[in-house]
Amino acid sequence: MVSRTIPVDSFDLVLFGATGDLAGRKILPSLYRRFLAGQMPEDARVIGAARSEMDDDGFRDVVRAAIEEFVAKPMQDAGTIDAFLQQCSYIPIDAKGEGGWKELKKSVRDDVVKAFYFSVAPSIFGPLAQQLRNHGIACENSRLVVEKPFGTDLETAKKLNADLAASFDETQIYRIDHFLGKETVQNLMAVRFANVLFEPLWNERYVDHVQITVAETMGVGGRGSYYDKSGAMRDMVQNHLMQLLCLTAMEPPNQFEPDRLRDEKLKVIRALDPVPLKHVVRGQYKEGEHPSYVEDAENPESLTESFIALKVGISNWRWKNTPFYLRTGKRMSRRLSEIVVQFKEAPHSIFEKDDGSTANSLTIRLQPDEGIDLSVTIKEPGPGGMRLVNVPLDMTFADALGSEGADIPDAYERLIMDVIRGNQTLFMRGDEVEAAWAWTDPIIAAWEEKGDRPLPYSQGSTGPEEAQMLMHKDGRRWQHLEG
Ligand SMILES: NC(=O)C1=CN([C@@H]2O[C@H](COP(=O)(O)OP(=O)(O)OC[C@H]3O[C@@H](n4cnc5c(N)ncnc54)[C@H](OP(=O)(O)O)[C@@H]3O)[C@@H](O)[C@H]2O)C=CC1
Ligand SMILES: O=C1O[C@H](COP(=O)(O)O)[C@@H](O)[C@H](O)[C@H]1O
Repeated sequence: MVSRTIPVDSFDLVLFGATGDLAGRKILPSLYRRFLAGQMPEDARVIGAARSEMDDDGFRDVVRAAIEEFVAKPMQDAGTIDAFLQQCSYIPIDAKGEGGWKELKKSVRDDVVKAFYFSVAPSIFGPLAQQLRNHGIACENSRLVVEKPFGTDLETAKKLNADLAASFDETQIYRIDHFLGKETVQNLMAVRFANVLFEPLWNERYVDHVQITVAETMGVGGRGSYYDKSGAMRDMVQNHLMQLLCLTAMEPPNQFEPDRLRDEKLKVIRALDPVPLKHVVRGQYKEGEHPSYVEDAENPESLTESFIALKVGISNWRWKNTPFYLRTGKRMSRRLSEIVVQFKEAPHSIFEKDDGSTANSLTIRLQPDEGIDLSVTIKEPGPGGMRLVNVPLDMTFADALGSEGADIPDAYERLIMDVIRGNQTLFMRGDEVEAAWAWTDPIIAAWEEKGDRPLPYSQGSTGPEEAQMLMHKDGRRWQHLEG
């Protein structure tokens, strides 16, 4: 069940796009779960907004349906749901129209935290921000939450930043990357910076390479029209995998403070080497148990990748000779998100060569089974001589921390509460997003110029064989997904 938590300050959260898919699947259920956990004050309010005409009760039906579908059954307490719904209301508003703004201005209070969540298409971020400013609804202590994708390239990201900057200060803007809200991602920082054990080894002298895998079993069916214009590079690498890479590679900030942390991430992104096409493998899932990618995307000519693997270099003192291998894909063999820091072999072995490997690795598992796993080399028990084996020192949070470790809030729960608390640490800054696009754009431009076709791969596999070759050529291999 949900552990009790100290309530945040009272707030009015205006959710634009309240009738949409993301609001129903993630945002409203997360707010309910925080309410259940006692973190949402009794006078806090959720004000839904979208073009659809409905009254408060109509919206409460929408919220109830979302809770019933997307919140685990044991958390669905009838009395608690009713109490939560009493804190929800609705105003029909078209971002580009005039109706509804006066009602909204009357509804939001000036003496509590005001947060405006844009769970809408990015093309209406600018108009919405302007309306809030023009109608005097947003003020200096208001916060603005924007969803991904934050642009589709550097130019569009700059335009979005400029549109928002015309009405809001950077300190008011919370750009969501929900991977940053995942428990293990924050634990990565704790492991690195709260233990003396790892940091001295966390560099090219001791780390052979880093591999980051985000594999999903689902396809793009249902989101095909969005995804086909995006592909794995824009949908996952430019944002989520980039953030994982940054947190793994960055220098220790001198304080755990939003801008100190984001400054360090930005330095990493700016130090990323351009990636030649020979270090990129793109794939597209074939027909199999489910429809093929081109069927899901409803585009028989599609050249969009549903899988990508890249070898990435970082030009700084810490990582000069340590490659980072990234891969992500849909319809893979299993759902697995992890970072593996693969250390080098001991510099000199006193054991026979065929006694086994002595290289340690640290695996940071985001999902499933959130936890951290350090593989260490020991002697195989028994009288058979000095045979070495790698064994895991497994810190699965659910095992190590009992119910506290098993009761991990969804990333959106944490991130929304951080918005209310005014903590930008786990949100991307505008310059960070632009730097990420500045690195991504030339890679995409290179394959588009060449007319590169993604390689077909079987559903339920680990992606195209060439992704294995990317590692094998360097005498390395991907871990864990391969079984
Ligand atoms: N769905 C997902 O899994 C994810 C979505 N995102 C992002 O979140 C955002 C929302 O996505 P999603 O919920 O899937 O989209 P949907 O298309 O399901 O919902 C869009 C919402 O915006 C409202 N809307 C559309 N036009 C206007 C307008 N002119 N004025 C006011 N409201 C409007 C719609 O309601 P109405 O038609 O009644 O106006 C609806 O509530 C997008 O930026 C998306 O990229 C990010 C990560 C994952
Ligand atoms: O942002 C996105 O993330 C999801 C994966 O998120 P997860 O929390 O379920 O791991 C991905 O499926 C989607 O394509 C992408 O837009």
